[in-house]
Amino acid sequence: MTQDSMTNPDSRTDSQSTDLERSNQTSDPLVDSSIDTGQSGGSGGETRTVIESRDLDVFYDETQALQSVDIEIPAEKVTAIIGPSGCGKSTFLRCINRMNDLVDAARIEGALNFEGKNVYDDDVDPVVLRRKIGMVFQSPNPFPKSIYDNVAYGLNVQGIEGDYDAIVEKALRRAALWDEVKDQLDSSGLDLSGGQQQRLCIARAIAPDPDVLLMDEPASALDPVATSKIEDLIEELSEEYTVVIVTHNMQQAARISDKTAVFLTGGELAEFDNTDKIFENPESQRVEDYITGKFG
Ligand SMILES: Nc1ncnc2c1ncn2[C@@H]1O[C@H](COP(=O)(O)OP(=O)(O)OP(=O)(O)O)[C@@H](O)[C@H]1O
Repeated sequence: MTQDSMTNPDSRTDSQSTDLERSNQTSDPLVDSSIDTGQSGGSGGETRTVIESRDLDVFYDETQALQSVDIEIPAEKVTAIIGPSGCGKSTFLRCINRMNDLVDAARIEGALNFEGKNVYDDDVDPVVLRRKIGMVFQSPNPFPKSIYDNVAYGLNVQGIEGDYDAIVEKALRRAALWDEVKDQLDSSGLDLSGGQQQRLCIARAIAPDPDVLLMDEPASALDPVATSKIEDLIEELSEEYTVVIVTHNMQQAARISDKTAVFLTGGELAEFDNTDKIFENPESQRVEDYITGKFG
């Protein structure tokens, strides 16, 4: 179950947007620096954990969506989250950048650490957090604005200063869209194809230069050619960003991810391992049954 209309920042109301902007203006620079390590890469080729959950439980009122989830997500890799419908994949993704804050019924217990800092600590500003942890949603959702303004939007909201022309070009290049749109930056983002729109949304997410990209089924609304481009792009992006992707498509998870987390019904993390291991020789029978299509 997804709630894009409820939790997608791009579909938020003016009053929500204003709140976020106000929050940004009053954010404590100490809190800002507390989650800014100034580095997104590991050292010496070692795998560095960038996101870690400890005993994470999530409830929507009385319904438990995640149960005691312990996970360590490595930097600059692609981690796929798979599992049957309703097992809590989107819920987990939305805990990472506190998108669940926007859901009144949601209650979180346990720890969700980003760069060693619990993102649910009182002194963490969600706006600062979301600058470091960007998000791309299931349906391409450009604003009814120009291609240029779509990419520059996050910079404005976050109060980021700099050479916007250069930042927009860099983001569009990183999103593998520049060559296709460089002569029509003033055209509406809505005039692009679905696949181009999704790459535009990826450009918008990376323009503020986050460390992590969360992707909630980013290719599920696209045709096979556009999907293939997005998959290639995700692999390229993982050289620079930590990518966490929710997908229903097991072949896609197998193709593009380094690590795979399998959630099962009830919000339990059944297995988390290298993707090859999960698909070739999973530890648990339940995971094997899910992978081989016996349920799901
Ligand atoms: N805003 C909400 N209010 C109440 N219950 C919710 C809300 N969002 C999710 N849930 C419930 O939490 C559980 C996990 O939902 P979630 O969307 O995280 O699962 P999912 O694995 O991403 O599902 P799908 O693959 O179908 O998108 C489900 O039982 C769902 O009904």
